[in-house]
Amino acid sequence: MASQQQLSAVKGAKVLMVGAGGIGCELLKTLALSGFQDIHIIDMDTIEVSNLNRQFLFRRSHVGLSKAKVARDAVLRFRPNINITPYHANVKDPDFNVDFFKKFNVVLNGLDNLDARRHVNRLCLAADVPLVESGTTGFLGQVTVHLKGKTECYECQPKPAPKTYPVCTITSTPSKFVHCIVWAKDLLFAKLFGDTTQDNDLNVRSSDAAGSSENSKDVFERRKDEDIEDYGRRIFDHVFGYNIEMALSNEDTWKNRNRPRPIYSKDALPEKSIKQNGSVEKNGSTDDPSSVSAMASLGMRSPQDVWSLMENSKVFLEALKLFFTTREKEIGSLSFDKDDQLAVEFVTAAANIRASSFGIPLHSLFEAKGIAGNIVHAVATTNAVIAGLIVIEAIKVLQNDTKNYRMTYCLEYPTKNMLLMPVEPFEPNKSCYVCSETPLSLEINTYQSKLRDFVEKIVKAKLGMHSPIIMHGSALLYEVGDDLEEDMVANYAANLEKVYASFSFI
Ligand SMILES: Nc1ncnc2c1ncn2[C@@H]1O[C@H](COP(=O)(O)OP(=O)(O)OP(=O)(O)O)[C@@H](O)[C@H]1O
Ligand SMILES: [Zn+2]
Repeated sequence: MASQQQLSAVKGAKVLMVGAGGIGCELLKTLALSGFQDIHIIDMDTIEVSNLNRQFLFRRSHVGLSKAKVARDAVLRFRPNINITPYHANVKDPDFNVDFFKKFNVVLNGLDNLDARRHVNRLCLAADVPLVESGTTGFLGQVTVHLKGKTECYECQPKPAPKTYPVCTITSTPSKFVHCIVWAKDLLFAKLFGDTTQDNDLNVRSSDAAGSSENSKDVFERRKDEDIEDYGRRIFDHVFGYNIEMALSNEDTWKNRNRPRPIYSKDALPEKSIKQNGSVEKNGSTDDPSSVSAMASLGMRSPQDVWSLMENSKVFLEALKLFFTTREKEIGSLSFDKDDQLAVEFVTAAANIRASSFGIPLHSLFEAKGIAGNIVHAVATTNAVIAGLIVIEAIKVLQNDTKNYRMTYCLEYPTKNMLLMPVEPFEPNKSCYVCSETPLSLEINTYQSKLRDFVEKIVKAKLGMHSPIIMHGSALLYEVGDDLEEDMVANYAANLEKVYASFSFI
């Protein structure tokens, strides 16, 4: 039972929820049922079919609509007298600035990515508004409370970086299926269908191969009037045949490893089989490009089947062809999306052909999709438990009950008969570069590093700062903003290209 004091704290509170997905839906319901009356929700997404199994405020008829708005309408149906303000927008939009955050008594996160969480953490610190942060992965979950100066901020402890692999493991010496998936998704898929101006480790090999017979044009580019079948086979032979031969020529690499086997399309597939059996035309007339599927046009049904090398090769060529024939407009701007069937088919097939080359066991499309999308299946119950814990902490925050703040971990197996483990929050980390004023030191080669490297790789990528101002003493070297004078913009652009040593003050 809530005390009078708690009820009045809840009633008078203005809260901001960021994210109206798995946790967010549960949270909005629990807030409304706990007596909260002024709730603002930011979510940038629209509802997808795959959300419906757990984001229970949404129905099939809502697919394509704003999550924030539909969530609001759904809750108003059973709590018509409360105020819910939805924003269908990215929390990183400049409209949600420090002044915006200052309006709230507490901010509650139901996000699914580090970048947005870091952003909200920083705004809460700047606005001095308490933050209740949360996350779930399958059966695991946690809720933490962040109050400037009192408890650690979201960034006080370095977060384990998402698993990455050494580049050479991916480009030359894969030993696990996941290495082949990363290669297929981040290198090959990106190279063929993504932004080709981006540097990509496949470049290295593409230029030396092109050198011999062609002018130095990118091997991966489809030539003018090149038949799509020929193009597909050329790419196949290049990445699974030629590139492997090149790798084999470096004997040292293979001293203590199994040598991979080059695979050429003529070995994996009967010559021109696809053309002869004519199966490829079936997909041609579809109106909805997103429903195009290589499996469908090849008559393959089960995503659970592990395909043979020949089947993978067929799917590879068919998927590549379908991208060019039905989704040509997207080529050059695609990025891998686990919900894009054709992309998953292509990546599965490419990863399997590469796995076959390296003697790694092949996997089904279903398994490959899980690995490629980094999917841990969401558990609705965990989200509901976490949402309840967020509200409990929010109420403590509103009552200024600092002593009783807890970080709570939801465990997969009971420990000391408990599934929920409460821990007292930690003090702020004195050397946190986000919430304390500790200087950081960085050593760079001032003759090689450009200001651009520092801004892009360190300040933006590593420290996650979006609009930095870079000064040296009182000299302003770089800043970002909409209201800068033209000559300043030109000046900063020029500075970015300079190496440190060439700045006159050094
Ligand atoms: N920068 C952001 N601004 C606003 N909303 C965001 C931002 N980043 C993530 N979100 C929202 O946070 C929510 C997270 O919800 P959830 O973890 O359930 O993910 P999902 O995208 O709904 O589902 P899944 O990724 O599991 O398919 C999403 O609705 C997403 O739109
Ligand atoms: Zn901190």
